Amino acid sequence: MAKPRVHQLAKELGITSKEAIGKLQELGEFVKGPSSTVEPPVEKKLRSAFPQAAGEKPAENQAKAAEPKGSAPKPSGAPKPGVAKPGAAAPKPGNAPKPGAKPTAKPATQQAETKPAQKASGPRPGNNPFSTQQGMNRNESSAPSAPKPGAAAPKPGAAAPKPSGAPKPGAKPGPRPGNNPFSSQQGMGKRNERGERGQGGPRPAGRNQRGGGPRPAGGGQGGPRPAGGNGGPRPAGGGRNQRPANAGQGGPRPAGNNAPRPANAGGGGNRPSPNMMPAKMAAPAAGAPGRGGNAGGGNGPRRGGGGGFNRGPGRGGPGGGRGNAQGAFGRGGGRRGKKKKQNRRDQDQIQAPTVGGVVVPRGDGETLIRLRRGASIMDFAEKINANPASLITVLFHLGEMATQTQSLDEETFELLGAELGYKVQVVSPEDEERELFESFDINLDAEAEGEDDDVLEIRPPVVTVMGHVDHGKTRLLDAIRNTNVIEGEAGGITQHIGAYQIRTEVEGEERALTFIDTPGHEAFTAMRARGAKVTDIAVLVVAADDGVMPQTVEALNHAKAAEVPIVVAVNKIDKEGASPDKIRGQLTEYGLIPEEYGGDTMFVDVSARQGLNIDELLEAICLTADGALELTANPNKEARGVAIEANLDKGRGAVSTVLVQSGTLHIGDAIVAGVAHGRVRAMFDENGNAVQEAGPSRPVQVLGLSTVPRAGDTFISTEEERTARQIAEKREAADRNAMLAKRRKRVTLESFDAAVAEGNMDTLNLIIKGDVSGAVEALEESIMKIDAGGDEVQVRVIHRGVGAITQNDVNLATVDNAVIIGFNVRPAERVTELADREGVELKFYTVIYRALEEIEAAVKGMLKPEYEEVELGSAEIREVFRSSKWGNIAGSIVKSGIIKRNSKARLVRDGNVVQDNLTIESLRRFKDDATEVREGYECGIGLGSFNDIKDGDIIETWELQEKPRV
Ligand SMILES: Nc1nc2c(ncn2[C@@H]2O[C@H](COP(=O)(O)OP(=O)(O)OP(=O)(O)O)[C@@H](O)[C@H]2O)c(=O)[nH]1
Repeated sequence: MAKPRVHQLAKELGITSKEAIGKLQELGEFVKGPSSTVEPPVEKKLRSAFPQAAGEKPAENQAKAAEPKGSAPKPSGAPKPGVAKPGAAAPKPGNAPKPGAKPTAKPATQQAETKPAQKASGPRPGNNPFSTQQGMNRNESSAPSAPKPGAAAPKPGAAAPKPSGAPKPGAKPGPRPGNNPFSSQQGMGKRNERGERGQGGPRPAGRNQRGGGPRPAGGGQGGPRPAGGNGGPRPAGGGRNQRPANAGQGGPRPAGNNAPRPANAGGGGNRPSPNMMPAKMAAPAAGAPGRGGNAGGGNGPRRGGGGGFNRGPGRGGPGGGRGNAQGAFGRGGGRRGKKKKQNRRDQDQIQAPTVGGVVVPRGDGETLIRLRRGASIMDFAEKINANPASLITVLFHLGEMATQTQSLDEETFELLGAELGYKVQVVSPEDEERELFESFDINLDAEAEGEDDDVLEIRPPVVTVMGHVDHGKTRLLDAIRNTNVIEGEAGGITQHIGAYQIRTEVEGEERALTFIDTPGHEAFTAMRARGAKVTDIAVLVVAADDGVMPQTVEALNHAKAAEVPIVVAVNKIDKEGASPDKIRGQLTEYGLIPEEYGGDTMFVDVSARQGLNIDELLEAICLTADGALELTANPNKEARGVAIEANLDKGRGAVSTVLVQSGTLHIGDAIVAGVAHGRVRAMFDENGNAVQEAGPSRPVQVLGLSTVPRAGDTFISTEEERTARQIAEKREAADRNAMLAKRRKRVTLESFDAAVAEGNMDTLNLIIKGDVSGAVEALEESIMKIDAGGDEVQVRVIHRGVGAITQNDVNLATVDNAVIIGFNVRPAERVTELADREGVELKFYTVIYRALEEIEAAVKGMLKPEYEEVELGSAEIREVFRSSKWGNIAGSIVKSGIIKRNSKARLVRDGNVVQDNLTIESLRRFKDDATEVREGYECGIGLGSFNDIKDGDIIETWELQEKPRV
């Protein structure tokens, strides 16, 4: 289901995006910008905050209907509290305010009063029909005394019960606490302790009285308190009572109490213990004056009786509540000494409740949690020392389903982290690698930094040959190798091992050069995609009789993107019609200016077939390396490098070619390459000769690894074989998880401005593919003219070409985080799939100005997605099941399409829409939860708090989908 975006919601609600963002921030939800998507619970929260929106009307009515008779009159001017998602309100324990909410500064104002109420009834917890069971039941049984929270909250004066009206001391704590099945632990724990310490003492009494009186909801006090001194947030009733059993016992309770209670109860319970609670979390509490007041009032008296029971409450009452308990009575109450529970409470002190009512240790909003790509809930739980099951519950309330071991994408972790007060950082493969090594006390960066000229020695350049098909790459590589063999490499039989090293004489000095024997930029970029930087210099082969072709340009762009210097080999000069000068001219257009024309690119005319000018080419490579690069490495340490290729040999096991980049590899060394590990049993060079050791830039074939590494996997040798094995095992586990993880979405035209705003990006990389070169050029030219309105943002076309979008384009986009623009072209086979998997955005246009418009808008941060409503399916209600737990469930049969959980729905009766803007909040097939049910199948549908359903009604579902642009 497409999640709504902020601007879209704002439109629906008749407000500006800015207002919506502001409101969300007030509500403790952080959104990046108008085009950010919001999760269903957040959406509800926003809707609740703007009750005037059409979609909320029915709910409002409902709220009114449910209002308890005894409740005080509503403050006239105040926003209607009940409107705040009333359905979810009173009965559900879920009413508890979200802990993550920001503290509301203004305590006594209506605004403040209202907000908490809304929060309290926030959709999230309530969303889950399954978590609320007890709470629900309870409420039902004590229905009359359970007014809507929303209604209660805003009423200041009326709400706060006077001490006199307080419940009898002996009376059991009302249903209130019980309302919140989750509240008990924390609330109770703390409160009790404090109570015993007498902290609450002095304050309460006075407070309560005051609170009960004219003050705004007594909450006045509770409300404003940020982190809630003593548990401001906590409902008086607090903890224990959460148990359903208590629910019905509210009888004796003073009316005052009752009125506001329900919401409070839940809310309070859920709230974190004051000490631990970050200010942010306290907010809701504080903000909930109405509730607080009430609770407080109620507590005052109550604790008297229930002392022990509610010890907690004393403190917990948001305003008055706190004082009462211990304050008035001077002690915590009777039920002490339950050591076990006490211990548990102690334990709970370090935790705070959260959405969904589970207890999870929380961060302070800044606490950084780093996770590897592909991490699961288990990993997250391990990092924050939480119970994975609790995290699943939280996630569920945020609208996401996951199992403990399922890998989650970055977005989901961020959502979860934001909810719990953590900043989640999903680390890149390079960071990951670094961290992995660090966990074994290996720090390659520090190692490299610590090497100065004393230990560094010149190493040979590593060269990759690239170029268009049939321009002679393979032939040239052969020619180069043969040059060397001819010069007498021990007469060995040259074999292909993925890379080879040759020696040549440059300016009277013997120099070694290493060539990667897999020509083409595909392998080059595939390795780069794994984070391997193998190539120092690229040789671009262009056939002099053919000229610059699409893959020439592609290769050139790939090399440029990797910032690798290029030497051009103009090949086939022996052929008739060869025109090396033409090639020079052509490549000038792509920024490769020959030295003889005043540029800095060396061009060498060669004939691979005839072996012409090969030495000159080798010399040019060496000179370019000398001029542009400082190629040094420390040979006197354990080897580090990259796996170039590998295969499984029947007789010899895993045979891998590795390129040593620094250090020296010896026979017998323990090494790990990707997920392969072992000891080097034997090593061979490209001529099949056994070698004892291999230094920097030396490719060797290695025997002895447990399995085959992939091309581009880094390898290191370790002191102990055990370390190598453990590193391999960790990588394997991470790989497994990463495979399962949803791929991270890379940059898109729409997300670019957000990425810029976050400081993550300042350049929009584009790859342009078009049907004719004229169009591509025109588009590129116009793109380059886009005025981004400042220096901070720029557009860079990293590759352009004619023809279909290929896998190579996607690979390049993956590495350089680019968006691919297709002009009158479509992707080649399986390319869309690859792009999807890699999160690369493909945009297609048929009109140039449209493409320009969008790119410009992206750069200027103005591109807004357009959405349309798309029908998903419809179901006919065959039977209505009334469930005390979950409200009415529509036993239905899917008539068309598909019914998806969490999708939007409308109820149609006799052809008229009875209610729009509903959500499929629960969906079941028999007894099992289902995420979707298809045509022809029966299912049970729960529409959340909306219960007005009848046999024969039709439930139509829809979702908003982004409109493709043309
Ligand atoms: N006349 C002439 N022909 C050459 C020369 N170099 C390569 N060829 C021929 O061009 C054809 C393609 O050469 P390859 O080396 O296979 O080209 P490639 O770029 O490796 O081709 P792919 O592997 O398909 O990408 C072969 O028939 C070669 O014999 C040369 O210098 N002169």
